[in-house]
Amino acid sequence: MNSALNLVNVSLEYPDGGSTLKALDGVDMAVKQGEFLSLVGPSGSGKSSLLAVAATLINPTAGLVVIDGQDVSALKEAERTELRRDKVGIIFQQPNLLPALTAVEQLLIREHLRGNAVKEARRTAEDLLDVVGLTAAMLKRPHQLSGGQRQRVNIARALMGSPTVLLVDEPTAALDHERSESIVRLLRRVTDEFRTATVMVTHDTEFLPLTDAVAAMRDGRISRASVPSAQTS
Ligand SMILES: Nc1ncnc2c1ncn2[C@@H]1O[C@H](COP(=O)(O)OP(=O)(O)OP(=O)(O)O)[C@@H](O)[C@H]1O
Repeated sequence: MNSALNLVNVSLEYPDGGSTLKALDGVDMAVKQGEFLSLVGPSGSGKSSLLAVAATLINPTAGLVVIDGQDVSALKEAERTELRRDKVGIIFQQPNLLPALTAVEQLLIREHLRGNAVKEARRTAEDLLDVVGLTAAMLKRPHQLSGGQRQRVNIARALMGSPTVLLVDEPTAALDHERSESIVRLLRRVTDEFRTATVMVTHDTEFLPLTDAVAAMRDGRISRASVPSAQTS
């Protein structure tokens, strides 16, 4: 297993009245460093469940989740939290930025909470905001940023811990076409630059050619499909 993220025969069941609902049904998925995988499928097919399991936020009912060679199921709760913090970057649809903080401060919350020295981290944060094209907006607060800029802060924040795995849930859902495309192009670039294993849930099929591979979900099962046309990064 030389993939950064490996799901092996993963199933996830939710209680559903007297019976159970199988949100994931024997899912196998492997994503290498520097690979950008898009995950598509109809509503209710299991995409968010898969991201939550890959993010170690939910334990699968069966199967293995392996991140950077570590079998997550073998870890205690505290170790799993640590692994998530060190190896997994999560980008949700809504940036969830704190209204009172500037862009650069959004990236430093964790350091503040952990009582770490912020000076070094601040340099990293500024570099990352530069990578996502927000050099001029570092001291702005969320209400002074556009939706696309807020999503860029969200992406930079997810990269703060140098994650191995980057999990992205519909990053363009709240954006217009032009901004959506630039966000997916940015995710392509950071995947290349930071060598993350990136999984992006998306409904925007037109951006699939910017990714390396497409996985399609249906009724909790997954299949790899080919990318619609040549890669254009
Ligand atoms: N916490 C939960 N408890 C019970 N059932 C759940 C829970 N979360 C999801 N489900 C069910 O699991 C199945 C998969 O849901 P999931 O949210 O993973 O799908 P999805 O593909 O992400 O859908 P969407 O595109 O609408 O976000 C659905 O049938 C859903 O109703």
